Amino acid sequence: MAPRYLTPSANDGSVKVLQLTDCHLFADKNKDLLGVNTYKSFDAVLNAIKAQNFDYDFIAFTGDISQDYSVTSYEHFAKLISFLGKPVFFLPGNHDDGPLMYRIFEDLGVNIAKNVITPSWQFVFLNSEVYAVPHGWIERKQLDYAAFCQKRNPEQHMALLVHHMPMLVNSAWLDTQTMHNSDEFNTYIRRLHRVKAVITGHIHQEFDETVRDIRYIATPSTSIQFMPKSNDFALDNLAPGWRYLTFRPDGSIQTTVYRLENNIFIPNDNVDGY
Ligand SMILES: Nc1ncnc2c1ncn2[C@@H]1O[C@@H]2COP(=O)(O)O[C@H]2[C@H]1O
Repeated sequence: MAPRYLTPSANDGSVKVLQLTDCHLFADKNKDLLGVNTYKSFDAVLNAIKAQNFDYDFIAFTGDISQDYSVTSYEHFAKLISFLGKPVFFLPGNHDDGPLMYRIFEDLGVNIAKNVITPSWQFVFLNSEVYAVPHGWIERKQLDYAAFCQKRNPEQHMALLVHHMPMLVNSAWLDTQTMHNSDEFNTYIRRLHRVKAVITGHIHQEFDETVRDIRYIATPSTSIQFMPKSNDFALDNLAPGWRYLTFRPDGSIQTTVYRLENNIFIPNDNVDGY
């Protein structure tokens, strides 16, 4: 798949990215996930982002676009996100049908390139999906693809984007469904030397930790939120959110999470999963 070369708009060469994740759309716009209408919450997030009027070069969507694997859910996604008028790149999550997405998204205006290259940074979109199970696994060929991208453009800092967090987040139930071969992932990417960040979805909460000079970042879902550090499945009443990241030419990253104000997307009480 051809890479996508992109010239950032900032004068200082910084690359600005909007990260969105885990919108869990259904074919039926009226359906909800544990009490939250995911179509409406995603639409509300997109409207709030538009109202902020911040500058960014592209949108990175880190998986779980669909909750029902349907073509219609992907059509809803493409239509809704086109409202922002920016290039969109994605990777599949555990609730997605990866092959279907790569087949239909280009015609729907969503980029299927897995490598976005700018003069100072490059972004590699990796697939950790194991079809229809919650945990992740990174195939060796995905890692080799990251190495190939680095070889093709060895000067750029690298950010890897992948659905599953390759580290534990101190939440027993979620920690059973991380990337199951995260040791292999982390060992491999450390050897690449250029990787500065791993950006994920899946954990439906804000997360930002640095281990051995690599920053591991996750972002709230645009739908339901998981309670941080909970041993058992538990939802949080925090609002749907999104994240802006600025990747500076010196290799540093500045980032901020935002959430909807006056949240009306409150999940049901006492649910024990989905
Ligand atoms: N009670 C539960 N215990 C363990 N896993 C769950 C539970 N409820 C849902 N899940 C799965 O855990 C996943 C976490 O994030 P996802 O949005 O990928 O989708 C969720 C479900 O597939």
